[in-house]
Amino acid sequence: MAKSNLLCPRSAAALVIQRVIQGQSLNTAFVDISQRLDETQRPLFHQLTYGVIRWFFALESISQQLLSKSLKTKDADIQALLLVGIYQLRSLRIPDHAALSETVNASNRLNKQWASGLINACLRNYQRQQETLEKNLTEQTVTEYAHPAWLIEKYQADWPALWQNILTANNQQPPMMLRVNSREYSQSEYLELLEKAAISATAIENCPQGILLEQACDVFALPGFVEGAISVQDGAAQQVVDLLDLQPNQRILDACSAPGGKTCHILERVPTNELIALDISQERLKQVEENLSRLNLSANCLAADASNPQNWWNGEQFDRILIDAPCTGSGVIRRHPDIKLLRKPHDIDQLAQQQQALLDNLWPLLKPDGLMVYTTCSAFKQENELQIEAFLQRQPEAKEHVPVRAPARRVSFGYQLLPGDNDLDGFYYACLRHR
Ligand SMILES: C[S@@+](CC[C@H](N)C(=O)[O-])C[C@H]1O[C@@H](n2cnc3c(N)ncnc32)[C@H](O)[C@@H]1O
Repeated sequence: MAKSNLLCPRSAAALVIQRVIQGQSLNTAFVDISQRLDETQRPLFHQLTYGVIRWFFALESISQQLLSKSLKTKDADIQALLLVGIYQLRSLRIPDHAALSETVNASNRLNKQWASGLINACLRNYQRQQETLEKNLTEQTVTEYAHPAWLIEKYQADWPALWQNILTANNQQPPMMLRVNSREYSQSEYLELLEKAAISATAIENCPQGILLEQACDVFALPGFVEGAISVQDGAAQQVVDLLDLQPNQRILDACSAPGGKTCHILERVPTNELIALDISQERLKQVEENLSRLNLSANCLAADASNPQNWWNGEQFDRILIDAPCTGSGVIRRHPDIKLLRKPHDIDQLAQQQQALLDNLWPLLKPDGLMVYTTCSAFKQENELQIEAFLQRQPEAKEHVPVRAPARRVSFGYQLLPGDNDLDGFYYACLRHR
């Protein structure tokens, strides 16, 4: 890209934030806009975009108090840039004068020189009134915890004693966790490799292949990443493979497999097993294929709707079925803060219907005595324990199976990790045995 077309981290962040407000996913917007940025500036760009989206509901409220009248829709980029400025003054260690002047200059990169005075005045007003503005935030739960009202109400209804912990955990920066490829290294061997590379890390409790990095880093800086020594995966997701009780010579269905984190983990454990990796999205299935190839594993990858087996199933039943279902993601908001802006209340019912269809229509594909594991990265009971309770009522041949080690707190049906538990992602697990 020609140097003149390059953005600065603050103008780039404003463009990403504007797109997320308009409904695009943070990841898609981030990848797209980062092409217009010099590589050295990407860490700050990342910090600004994720930070502003994480604290959007607080920053937006502050900005409304600073602006005498709302900006026009065509100036949504300037509105976003103002949030970038306030976020730096509130939360980052950048000296105030630098944060201020760089943010003001960023309006030029957006070709809106007229806005530099406005940004300058608002940010200086923020500095002057910081104490009052911050105090105002604590008067409403939406601004204090930076979550939309409907989401807060949902957590409150499901977890009346824990919702504040959940909201606080949702606003933390997520740690980077790795899964060591057990075919290449043990957990302790890989920890030694990291130590030699001067990368601080520790083992994750109850995760035989899990490693927690003290600081996030570029995957390519990690020893053996390209050769398949490790994958990036939260410890909560790593617990799924044990629940499947894998044995040699099994036929396994991973019904919602993309991008392939659990598919690859299953095959790392028993590479000779026959595994069908299904996903409804052809595009996302490419990521499964890439991951398999990097880890030198193979599976039968199929783009299909798992809840419609007549279109893809050959009639041969499975020993193990994993349904890592599409869900609200209400357990992984710390990793995907845009969920707070993009999810809508009616999504929950729609997702619950898809989950029910997956459970009901895949159950007949399980062999007698076979095991089905149902997981989500949600913290909502409707997608989790209530979903499984209703399924067990509809399906008398299914019974809950008790795993050797409980992966999380026991709930009425299955097991629930809530955001912040052991510093892991929020996750739900249920094991169902065919009687
Ligand atoms: C939570 S993600 C799966 C993550 C994956 N198991 C992993 O560990 O990397 C859910 C996936 O389900 C897929 N999906 C949604 N509905 C589906 C359906 N009816 N059939 C198959 N895949 C579906 C989505 O495309 C998405 O990739």
